[in-house]
Amino acid sequence: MDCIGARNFATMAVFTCPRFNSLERRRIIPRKKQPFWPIHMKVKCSGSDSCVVVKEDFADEEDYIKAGGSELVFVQMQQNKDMDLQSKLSDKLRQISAGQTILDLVVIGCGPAGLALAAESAKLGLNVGLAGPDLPFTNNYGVWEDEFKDLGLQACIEHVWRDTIVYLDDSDPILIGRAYGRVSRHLLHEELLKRCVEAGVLHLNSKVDRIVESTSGHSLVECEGDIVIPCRFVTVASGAASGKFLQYELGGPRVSVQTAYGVEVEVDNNPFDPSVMVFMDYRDYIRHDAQSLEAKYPTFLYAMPMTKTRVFFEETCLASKDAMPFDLLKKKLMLRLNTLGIKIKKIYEEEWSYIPVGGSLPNTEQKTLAFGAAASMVHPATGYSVVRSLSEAPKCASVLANILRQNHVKDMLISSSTTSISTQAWNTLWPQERKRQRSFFLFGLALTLQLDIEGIRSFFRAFFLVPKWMWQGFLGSSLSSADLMLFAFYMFIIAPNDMRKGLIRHLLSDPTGATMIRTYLTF
Ligand SMILES: CC(C)=CCC/C(C)=C/C=C/C(C)=C/C=C/C(C)=C/C=C/C=C(C)/C=C/C=C(C)/C=C/C=C(\C)CCC=C(C)C
Repeated sequence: MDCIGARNFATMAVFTCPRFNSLERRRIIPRKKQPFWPIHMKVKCSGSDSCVVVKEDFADEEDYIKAGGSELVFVQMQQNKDMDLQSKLSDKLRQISAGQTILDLVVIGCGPAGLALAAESAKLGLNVGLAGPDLPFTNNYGVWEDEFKDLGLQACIEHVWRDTIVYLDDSDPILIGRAYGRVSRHLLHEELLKRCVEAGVLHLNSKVDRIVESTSGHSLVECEGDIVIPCRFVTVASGAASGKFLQYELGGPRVSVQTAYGVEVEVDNNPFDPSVMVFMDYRDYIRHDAQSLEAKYPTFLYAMPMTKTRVFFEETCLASKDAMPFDLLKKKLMLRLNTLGIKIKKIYEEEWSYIPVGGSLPNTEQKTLAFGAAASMVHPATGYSVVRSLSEAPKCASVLANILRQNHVKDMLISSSTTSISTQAWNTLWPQERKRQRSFFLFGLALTLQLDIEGIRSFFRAFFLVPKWMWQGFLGSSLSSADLMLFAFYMFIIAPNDMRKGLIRHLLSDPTGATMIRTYLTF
């Protein structure tokens, strides 16, 4: 192998990333010649959690960049690792850099879905690279406490409410009898990073431009700055806006949008009990003044009272065909708080949330795989996704690991076999059973889109009256397609007459009804 690195440079590059206590190495890549370039380095560890990498024997880095080479910042994630693990990782990195081994999997995207999938895949022994800018998580995630506990992530919940409440109108509120938690986005980020570090995931802190296929059957992930990463398999987990890397099925339902505007504030006169989380509050707040607004965009209040005086309020539009303008959401929230007599004394933070829901599935014939929101894993009828991505990561990783092991003719994959690898992976991610469930959720989404505020109230009254395991399963995407049919019949039986008529009309006239029936009949 042509060892350009050894003959050219004498430079030393030491970068430590304080946030992850990780280590960054600079490398120069001659793009045309060899994406993974041999690196000559010494690793000096001055304790279990800090390391220094020194590149030696190199001549002129600047000249090399001018001559068409570029700069790669490769992060070997590292947090309080023991020396043994450290040296194993360094060996692995050295082999990859020397072109003696190729990455099995590159995951694009450093959000919860990407980090979880990368960590789980590396745990199973795959050589995993994670590509994408590493940014802090920005969303405030809310979760059912039991679901997050089951994922072993209870320590990332910063606040738990022993119960959850739904207000539909001024009559009796519905106490749900399920604890709800607010996830600390910082703790979740740290925990997922830790899992990546312990599993030996390598991180490339660079924006990905495109994915191309090499003639040898490998995928080439082209990143900003002329960096190219060859790998056996690529999975895109960079959120709903991953369209440039993926193709989606044509002719699917239109994407709708869930929008929300939230503020965490210090207040006077908070009427909400700090031990109960307000999941949905659809009560009237401006009475007759804004009928037209309510008719066009029914919204609800989602409130997390942290203490008697500190509360996170979020005005949420569950779904609309066109995104509800944020200034309108903000205006509605302020009017609502005003009507409730709540006085804001201080604003800690504001949040604008825009979540595409529904839409088409990715085209499962494509070679590149997707995960998380990029793979349409957002629940179409609720907008929730983080628990599903985190809970499906181990399964998806184990499928990838099995498939790659079975097809393991390392570095000699031919295009056809890689295509069949991705077909197998796609079939696991979106088997017909999952497609049936999704068709039901899309039918439900289309149904809620056309309800006015009164329709929404009686719809959710019926929804929370079905047996607990059913509505919990519906929200957590854990009901089978047969269970979903049972749930539909249950709702039908509970529903008042006018809602029953509406359900049947929707089933017979809305295109999502026909699609659902067709999908249910496909085996
Ligand atoms: C930041 C972030 C991440 C976020 C923020 C935002 C927020 C705050 C959000 C929130 C959300 C929420 C709360 C949500 C919730 C949701 C829900 C609850 C939902 C639900 C839904 C439901 C549904 C859709 C249902 C459906 C049902 C159906 C479809 C039924 C049907 C039935 C039928 C058809 C009948 C049949 C019968 C015969 C034929 C006889």
